[in-house]
Amino acid sequence: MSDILQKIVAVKREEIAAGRAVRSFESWRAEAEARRDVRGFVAALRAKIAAGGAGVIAEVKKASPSKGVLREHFVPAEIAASYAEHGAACLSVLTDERFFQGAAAYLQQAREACALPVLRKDFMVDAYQVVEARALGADCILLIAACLDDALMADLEATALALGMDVLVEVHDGAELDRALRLQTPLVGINNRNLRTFDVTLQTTLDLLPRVPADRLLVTESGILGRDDVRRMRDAGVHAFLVGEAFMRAPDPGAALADLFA
Ligand SMILES: O=C(O)c1ccccc1NCC(=O)[C@H](O)[C@H](O)COP(=O)(O)O
Repeated sequence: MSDILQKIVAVKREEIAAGRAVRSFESWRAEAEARRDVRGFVAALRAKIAAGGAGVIAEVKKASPSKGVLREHFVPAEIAASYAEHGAACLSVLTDERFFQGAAAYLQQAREACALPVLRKDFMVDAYQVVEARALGADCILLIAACLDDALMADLEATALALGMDVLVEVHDGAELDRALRLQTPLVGINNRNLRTFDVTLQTTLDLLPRVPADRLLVTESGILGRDDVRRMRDAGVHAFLVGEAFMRAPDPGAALADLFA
C-alpha cells in the first residue's frame, strides 16, 4: 500500500473506532435496512451508454492530497443539481474529512438536490462504513483493491449487495485487476493515478483494458481533463468516466461536463 493510502487507512480505523463508541454497527444497519430508496448506479451508467452517450460519474470534491483545494465556492447541492441538469449519469461524493475536506452531510445534500444515484467516495475498510453509507443514502460504495485483502474485499462487497447497493471496485495494476475480477460486481474502475507518486497517465487504462472481460463495465478514473482525453478513451472502447478536478475547477461544474462530453 502506498504511504498516502496507509495514512488514510490508519485514520479511517481511528474514525471507525470513535464511531463505534457513539453508535453501534447494528443501529446503523437497522437504519440502512429500513431505507427503501436505493437508486441503481450501474443501471444509470448502462442506460446512458445504451442511449449512445458517455456514462459520466461526476465528482463532488473540494480538495485532494495531490492537488490541495480545488474549489472555494463549494455548495454540494448546487453542484449536484448542475451535474444532473447537464447529463451526468451518477455522482461521486467525497465523504472523507481529513484528506479531501469532504463530509457525510455533503453526500446527503447532493443526493437530495437531484435524482441521480450517488457513490460514497471514501476508503472502506470495515462493514461499519458500508452500513453507515447506506443509512446516509449512498447507492454505491467504492472498494479500493490496494487497501483490502481478498477476504475483506468480498465481505464488504457482500454487505453492500445485501443492502441493494452497487459496488465500484478500483484497481491500478494487473494484479489488483485479477483480484477485482473475482468479485461479483460488474463495475471495475481503473485509476489512472498512481497513489505512490501521484503521477497520472491514461495509458494505465489502455494497458489494462484488454484484460477486462466484456461483461464488466469499465470506468476510467482520474486525469480526464480535456476533450482529447475523452476521445482517446472512447476510441479505445471506454464509455464510463469518473471525473473530478476538471469539473471542480470550472465556474459551473455541470456546464464543464456538458462541454467535455459534447
Ligand atoms: O487525488 C488524490 O490526490 C488521491 C490521493 C489518494 C487517494 C485517492 C486520490 N484521489 C481519488 C481519485 O482518484 C479521484 O478523486 C477521482 O478518480 C477523480 O480524479 P480527477 O478527475 O483527476 O480529479
